[in-house]
Amino acid sequence: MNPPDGEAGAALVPDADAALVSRSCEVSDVSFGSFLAAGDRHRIHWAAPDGLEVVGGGAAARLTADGPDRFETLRRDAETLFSVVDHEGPAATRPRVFGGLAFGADHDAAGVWEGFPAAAFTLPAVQLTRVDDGTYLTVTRYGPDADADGAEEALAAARDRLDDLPMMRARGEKPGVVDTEWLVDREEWTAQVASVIDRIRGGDLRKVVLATALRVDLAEEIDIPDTLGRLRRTYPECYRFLVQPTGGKGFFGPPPERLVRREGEVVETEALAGSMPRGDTPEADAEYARSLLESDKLQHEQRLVVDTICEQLDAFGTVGEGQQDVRKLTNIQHLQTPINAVLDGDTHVLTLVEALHPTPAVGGLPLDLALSTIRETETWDRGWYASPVGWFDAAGDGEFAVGIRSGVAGGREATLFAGNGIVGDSDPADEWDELQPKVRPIMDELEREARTE
Ligand SMILES: C=C(O[C@@H]1C=C(C(=O)O)C=C[C@H]1O)C(=O)O
Repeated sequence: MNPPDGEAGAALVPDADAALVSRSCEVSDVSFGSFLAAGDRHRIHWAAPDGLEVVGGGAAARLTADGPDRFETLRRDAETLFSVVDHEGPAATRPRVFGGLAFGADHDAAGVWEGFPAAAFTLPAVQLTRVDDGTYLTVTRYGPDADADGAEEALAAARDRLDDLPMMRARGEKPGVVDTEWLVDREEWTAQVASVIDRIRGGDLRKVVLATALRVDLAEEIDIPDTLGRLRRTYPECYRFLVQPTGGKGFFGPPPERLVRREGEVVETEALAGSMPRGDTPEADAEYARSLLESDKLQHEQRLVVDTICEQLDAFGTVGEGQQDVRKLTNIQHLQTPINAVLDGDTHVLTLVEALHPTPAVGGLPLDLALSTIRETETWDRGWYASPVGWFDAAGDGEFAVGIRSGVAGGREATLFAGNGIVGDSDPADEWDELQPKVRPIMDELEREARTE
């Protein structure tokens, strides 16, 4: 499905002499899974609970950055990329770049994260967009020679290729799990949690989110588009994303948590922290929800996140805190508080991401001390786990989820991630139990047999 990268005259990196030309047409509803499965490089998938769904293949252009200035580099290169835009099509198909960043700026693109820079966004060469009023095919050309004729020809060719794709993609079998291994197992992780609790009780540290990873050996190769298709059914209330820069591993998952969304002057975010299982009966479920709301420890965790997000947004406009509620997902429930802001000025969504990431829901407080504790304690590489994933456009609007409930997978290997907020009155054994549901969304799509425990 994908045209080769860097087709005649195309510039993959932003270039002051280049133009961005994109053309869209409406298509009858096609299988997004088939489209993704036919691509081999720069595959992206983005689905937001409010209905926007995009799949992309190939890169018309890419923005990458690393080091402490990665946000600055991205904003500068985005300005170059979007300086000349010739787009014809509905607003939903306007040029957007999709991707994200590693958790930390000192990211090492090695091991399972090979091919994942510290920040990478792709302007898809070919894209399908599904919104309430229809499904659209978009082709984008970027480079000194990009022009309307070329884009229109490419659109016609992409439309022909789309006709050859199966309308429905038969659901494959789950790949099956041969073996699993926690990179930091129960004993070691609870010891890490105990030492973090000691640090919190003894000093200035207030909260640290400690994570671990589950390495999974699969019986068959994973089919990520198929897995995402299943997650659409099991976690319809969540985002779904895939970032797959090369033909190698893909980072994907169904995160429930919005980092930030900016549309014009309106900013929406949330604090999501504090977890309880779902109950087997409505009564048991309501009991868990009540204990979420009434737990001093979980309310403390939640309050730290709310206050920090509000303080951080305060610099950009007028901030409002919504009513706290319980967010029920298929296998877990969380305390959630919506937070919104009206911007004073034209603040790019990347600037908001830079200010908010990592929130105390995935980092901790105070941030510097929490990050150094994470670095000293976690013996494995977070890579892109718990990082911002999403999109932004020429206007600086965009939406980002927090890359949790996620995994990085390819071939017969997957690594899934899960973390928990630790505060002074956390209990290490309880925290380990609370961690388990966080790998289940993806794990349930890998295992063939229903669990017996
Ligand atoms: C860190 C994760 O989740 C975060 C931590 C939570 C908690 O500590 O209760 C709840 C929701 C998320 O903000 C994860 O899923 O890996």
